[in-house]
This record gives sequence, structure tokens and C-alpha cells, in this order.
Amino acid sequence: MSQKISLTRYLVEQQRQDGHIPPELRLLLEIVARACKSISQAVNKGALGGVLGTAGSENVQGEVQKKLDIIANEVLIEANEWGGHLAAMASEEMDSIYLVPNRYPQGEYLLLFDPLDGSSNIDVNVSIGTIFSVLKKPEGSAAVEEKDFLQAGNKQVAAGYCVYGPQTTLVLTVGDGVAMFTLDREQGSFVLTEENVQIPADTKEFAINMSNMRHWDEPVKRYIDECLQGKEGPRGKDFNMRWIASMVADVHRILTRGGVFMYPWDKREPQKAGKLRLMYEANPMSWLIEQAGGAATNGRQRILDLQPGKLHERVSVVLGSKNEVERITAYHLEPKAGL
Ligand SMILES: O=P(O)(O)OC[C@H]1O[C@](O)(COP(=O)(O)O)[C@@H](O)[C@@H]1O
Ligand SMILES: [Mg+2]
Ligand SMILES: [Mg+2]
Repeated sequence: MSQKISLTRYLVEQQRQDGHIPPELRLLLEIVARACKSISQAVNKGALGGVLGTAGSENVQGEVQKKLDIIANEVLIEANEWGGHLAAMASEEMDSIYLVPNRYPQGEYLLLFDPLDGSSNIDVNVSIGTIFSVLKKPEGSAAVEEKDFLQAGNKQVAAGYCVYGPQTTLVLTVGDGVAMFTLDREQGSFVLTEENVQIPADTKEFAINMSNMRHWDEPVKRYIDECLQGKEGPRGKDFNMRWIASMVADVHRILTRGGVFMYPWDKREPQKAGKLRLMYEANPMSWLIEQAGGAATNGRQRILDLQPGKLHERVSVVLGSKNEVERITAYHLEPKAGL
């Protein structure tokens, strides 16, 4: 790319040329990006900034909150509440929805986020990130309620994540493919570094937490077992495995070079559909993956078509290279079918 294109310019051009980003959505995305820049600065300070360690509290899902979980949540709220583009926000770290206070102008959008994904990696200096999803407030709803957020992922108007790794990279879709922007720390701005991201349909790399193997369902066991048999097995090729334990980092690798990611339902807590959250983890990631030519299911159905029943709903996740996701989904739907 000879000329540097900033995130602002990219969004302005999307607004002008394609006309499918209203100016309010463009401004909202710029504010989210600015918040990610601040979070990136806090992450980078690490022990020097006193941001490592636990905060001594738990979130609504009963998970111990890290200091950075809370800092990132506050940064996102403070950056977004006064901009005039939002009606309400929802976060992994907040029990219920956050209404934009009356003292600020009210907007038409709803923002959902996982402020800090991969919390267990914060203190060990491994990549973490922020995941976000934007929905439109339903027509005619005056005071926003939780039910207004309960829209299927196919209703998202923008989705993305920012990964805080060796580089800080913001990855975005507004329904017109996937673009990646790298933070230029000297300029203080996100610069377009990849457009029309495409995931290869086939892969030789899978990502799953293998320590849960004994709890998996048969179709997942079958798929992984076949991968592990390598060249000698039915797949006729050797597979590699990666598990970073930050969904952002695992998805970023898949968008970069392909692969398949799974956090399936398992027998540890059978009443839970999965570990990951539908509305602010699985939905935005599934849309990005589909926009890059991949696929995303809960093992049986397309994730983006699932109707959420509650804000913090969990879901089983299979996403990435299309042919692998289709194979795993077929194993679930017809366990004995030979592919
Ligand atoms: O520790 P496990 O069970 O392998 O789970 C790892 C998964 O949990 C997550 O960290 C959940 O996200 P949070 O850190 O936002 O709770 C995912 O990013 C990751 O894929
Ligand atoms: Mg997360
Ligand atoms: Mg989180």
C-alpha cells in the first residue's frame, strides 16, 4: 500500500462511496477506535502503570475481574457516552445494560463489548483484545430496555475487535468485507494495512483447549481424533494445533492464515450452551469470519441466525475455514455420516 490511509479516511470513503455507513455510525466507530487506543496504552504500561493483577471483584458470570477488565470497561463507557450516537451499551463486565445518561444527547445505536478478552493472559504478557458489536435501536422504542439488545447477529451494523499484541491491530466490518488497521504509535492513528481479508477454505490448523477432551461430545471427539491421526488417518494430512486462550488472538490468526477455532459445549456444565458469550464475543467474531469467506456455527446452526434469549447468553462456537466448519457441523447433524 503506497499511500497511508487512516481509519478516519477509510470510514469517510465508505460513507461517501458506498453510502452504507451513516455519518453517526462512522463517528461512533471512530470513538470506539479512540477508546481502543487508550486501552492499548494502558495495556502497554503493564506493571509500570499498576494495571496488572486482580481487582478483588467478580462479574455477573462469576469470573474474577482483573484490573484491566475494569479499566477497559470504564474507558469504553466514558469515551462513548457523550458522543450523541448511542442510546445504550452492554458489556461482559456489567450485569445489566448501561443507558446513556439524560444529560447527553441520545443516539440510535446500541454498543456491546467484551472490554478485555483473554483476561487470563493479561498478567503473563500474551495478546489480549477488545471485541465490539453495534446494533440499531429498534424503531419506536423510546426508553431502551434489555429486550432491545436481543437481536440476532445478522442484525449487526458493525463489528470488530482490537488485538493488543506485538502490534495493536483493529479489525472491522460494516458488511462490506473485512479491513485491518495497525496502530502507528508515532502518528497516534490507525492505518489501513489489509483490505478484503480472505480466509482459505481449507486448513491444517485447529484451535481447541485439548484439556477438555474427556468432556467433549462425540462429533467434536471424532473431528479432533481424525486431525490427530494426520497423514495416516482419514484426512490424509498432518494437522498443527494452536491455543492462545484469547479468542481475539486465535481469531486474528485465523483471519490472517486460516484455521478452525472451537469452544464447544461440553459435559463439565451441561446446562451451559458453551463458555463464550453470544452477543459480544461470538456474534461479532462470526460476522467478521463470514465477511472474510469463512463460516461460523454452534455445531448445528449458523451463529448469526440465533435469537438471543438474554444479554449474557452463552453459545458453543465453531468458526474459521469454511470446509472445516462445514465438516464439523455435518458431524454434529449426522454423527455417522462419512464425509
Ligand atoms: O481458559 P479456557 O477455558 O481455555 O478459555 C479460553 C477462552 O476464554 C476467553 O478468555 C473468554 O474471554 P474473557 O477473558 O473475556 O472472559 C476466550 O478469549 C478464550 O478463547
Ligand atoms: Mg472474552
Ligand atoms: Mg472479557
